[in-house]
Amino acid sequence: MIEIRDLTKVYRLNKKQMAESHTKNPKKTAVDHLSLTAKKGEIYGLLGPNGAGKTTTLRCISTIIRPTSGEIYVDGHEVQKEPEAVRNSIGFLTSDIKLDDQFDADYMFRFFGRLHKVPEDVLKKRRDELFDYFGISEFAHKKIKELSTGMKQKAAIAVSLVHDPDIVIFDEPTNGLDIITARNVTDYLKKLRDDGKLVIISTHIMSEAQKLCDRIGMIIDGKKEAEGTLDELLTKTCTNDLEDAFFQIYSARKGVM
Ligand SMILES: Nc1ncnc2c1ncn2[C@@H]1O[C@H](COP(=O)(O)OP(=O)(O)OP(=O)(O)O)[C@@H](O)[C@H]1O
Repeated sequence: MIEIRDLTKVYRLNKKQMAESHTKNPKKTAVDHLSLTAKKGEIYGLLGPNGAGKTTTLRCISTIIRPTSGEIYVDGHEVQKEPEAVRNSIGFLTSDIKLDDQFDADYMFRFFGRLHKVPEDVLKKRRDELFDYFGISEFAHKKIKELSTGMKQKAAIAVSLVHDPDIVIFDEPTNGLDIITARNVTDYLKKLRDDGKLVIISTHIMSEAQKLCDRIGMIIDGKKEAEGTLDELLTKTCTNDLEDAFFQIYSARKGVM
C-alpha cells in the first residue's frame, strides 16, 4: 500500500530556471498538499497536464528526491526514515533513470538483479520470463546505445522488475512506444495487478488512463482536484468520457474555457 499524507515539494530555482520560467520567485511549488492512498491489486493513475507534478510525486515516493513536507508510507515504511526498505519493495521506471549506454540489456538485468540480491537461479528464471514477454531476447546482447527508443524502454521495464517488486511505479510507461509495444506493456501492468501487486502510473493520455486504471487521481498545479473510478469521475462531472471529465475539472480549477 502507498499512503501519501499532505505531500508538498518546493523546488529551489536557479537563475537560469527563473529566467526560463519568466519569474522572479526562486521557489516553485510542484506538489501542493497532496494526499492519496493506493492499495495492492489496483492500478492507480496520476493523470494531469504537463508540469502538473506527477513525476515529482512519483520521484518522492521512490526516494529519488526528498519531500519538502508531508509523509509517504510504502508498505508501512516512511520514505525518509526507511528509504532502503522502500527501495526493496518498489520497481521504479522513469525517463530520467537511464540504462548505461555502454552495456547490453542482459548485463544490466543481471547487474541490477545482483544489486537487489536476487539468487542466481531466480534471476535466470526472471530473465527468461521478462525477456520472452517483452521480446528482448533478440537484442539482449546489443549495446543500449544501439537500441531504438522502444527497445530501450522495454529493457528499462524488465530491469525495473528484476526483483519482482510488490509495488510497481511507472512514470509514463508507454512514452515513445508504438501501439503494439504500448499494449504489450499495459497488458503486463494488468497482469501484475491481477497477481495482487500495486501498480501506480503517471500519464497524460486520457485513453490510457480510461482503459487501464482502476482509480484515477487528477492532478492540476500540484493539487489533487478529483479522484475516483472512471464511473465515479463520469458521474461526478455528468460526462461520458474521461477527456470531457478532465476538461470540466480543469476549467473549474482554472476558471477558463
Ligand atoms: N528539478 C527541478 N527543478 C526545478 N523545477 C522543477 C524540477 N523538476 C520539475 N520542476 C517543475 O515542477 C513542476 C512539476 O513538474 P513535474 O515534472 O513533476 O510535472 P509532470 O506532471 O510530471 O509533467 P509532465 O507530464 O510534463 O512530465 C513543473 O513546473 C516543473 O517545471
